[in-house]
Amino acid sequence: MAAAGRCAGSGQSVARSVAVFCLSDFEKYARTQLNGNAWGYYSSGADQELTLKDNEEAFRRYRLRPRMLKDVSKVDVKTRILGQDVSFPVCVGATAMQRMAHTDGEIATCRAARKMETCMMLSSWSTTSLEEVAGASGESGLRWFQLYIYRDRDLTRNLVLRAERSGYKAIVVTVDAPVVAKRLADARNRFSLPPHLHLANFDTQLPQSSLTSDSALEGSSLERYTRDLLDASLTWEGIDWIRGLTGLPVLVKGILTAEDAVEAVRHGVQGIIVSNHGGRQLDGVLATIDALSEVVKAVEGQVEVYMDGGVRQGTDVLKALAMGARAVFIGRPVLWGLAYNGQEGVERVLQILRDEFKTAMMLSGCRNLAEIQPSLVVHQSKI
Ligand SMILES: Cc1cc2nc3c(=O)[nH]c(=O)nc-3n(C[C@H](O)[C@H](O)[C@H](O)COP(=O)(O)O)c2cc1C
Ligand SMILES: CCCCCCC(=O)C(=O)O
Repeated sequence: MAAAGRCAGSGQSVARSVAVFCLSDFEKYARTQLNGNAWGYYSSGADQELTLKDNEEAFRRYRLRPRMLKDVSKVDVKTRILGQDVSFPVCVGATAMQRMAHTDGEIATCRAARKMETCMMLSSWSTTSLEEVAGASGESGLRWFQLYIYRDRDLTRNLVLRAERSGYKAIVVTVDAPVVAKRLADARNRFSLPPHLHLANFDTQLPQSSLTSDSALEGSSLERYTRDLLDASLTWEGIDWIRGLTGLPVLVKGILTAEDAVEAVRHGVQGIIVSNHGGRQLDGVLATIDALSEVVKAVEGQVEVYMDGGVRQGTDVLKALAMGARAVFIGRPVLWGLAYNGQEGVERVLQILRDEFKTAMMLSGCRNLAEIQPSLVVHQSKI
């Protein structure tokens, strides 16, 4: 497949023949297309980016223990998440401001997710309104809504009710971001959303970057906006409050410890997403694949556990499922797919992961997801 799309991050139309075979090919291509503001925002992590790097590296520290001669002529990669069918266990994670990657942004992503019969989690900070995304993905498109809890509880309630009315099937509350971490690329770029785009679910907008001499000290527009509007005083009471507002399942995203997993179950969530926000919040936390086992063990099967962070190939998906994840979510690769070629680019990213995952299952002797067991992986420290 060749790239041919209009890339909003650069403002240029591109029509190029660049072949892509794996997810890092998309990343390399996206880097050539996006401007510094968008590339910096999408690709970077917090502080020294220790966790950002470790999310990918940690997968390599787990090795596979495949079984042979299992008749893998028929392999089924389908699964169900919160009772809904998906055609393979890779879903689209919440990433803000997708129209910087491609003019079609979240519309392209939701159509790709629908075509590939998987779930899309829409960010609260989408550059297309949650209603427009619902309209574009239609009834058959499985969508979850990611929620940031604002100080303004009326505004937050309204978002939840809008998502419910628009056919989203779950509310995912992000709990690892009481404040935005220090993101050097955004500070250096004085990150701001290009003026032709806006946070489409809200009236209040990110401030435009100011070119005064003290703006670098203030950091990016993201820091200023979140400091003023998000609720840093949030506790588990906030989760109880959200559960009281909606009949939809409520999940928490950003859990990394057994202690918090137990709290989450106690507060009645229906799912947990083991996540460190793609290394964009507290730098130095565990890679998510390293945190997964303790969370899975702590919840004792009471709720579904998902993970995201650093998933870049089919064997990563296999390892995460072997360690107890119900499915995985991908963040940045979707943005690279958008920059490559809008909807088709995102579809291709998902197809590549699905095909790599299926091949990895066959080579491991697994015919369906139930056959992917913990004994399939071993940590290199135990070899
Ligand atoms: C550019 C970008 C924007 C993001 N925006 C959100 C967001 O709005 N809400 C949220 O809960 N997580 C957000 N995340 C975190 C992702 O949902 C996810 O946890 C992370 O990207 C997974 O790691 P990966 O990029 O290595 O796949 C964002 C991540 C990126 C890279
Ligand atoms: C308090 C964190 C707000 C960041 C919003 C978008 C996002 O999640 C990200 O950039 O990462």
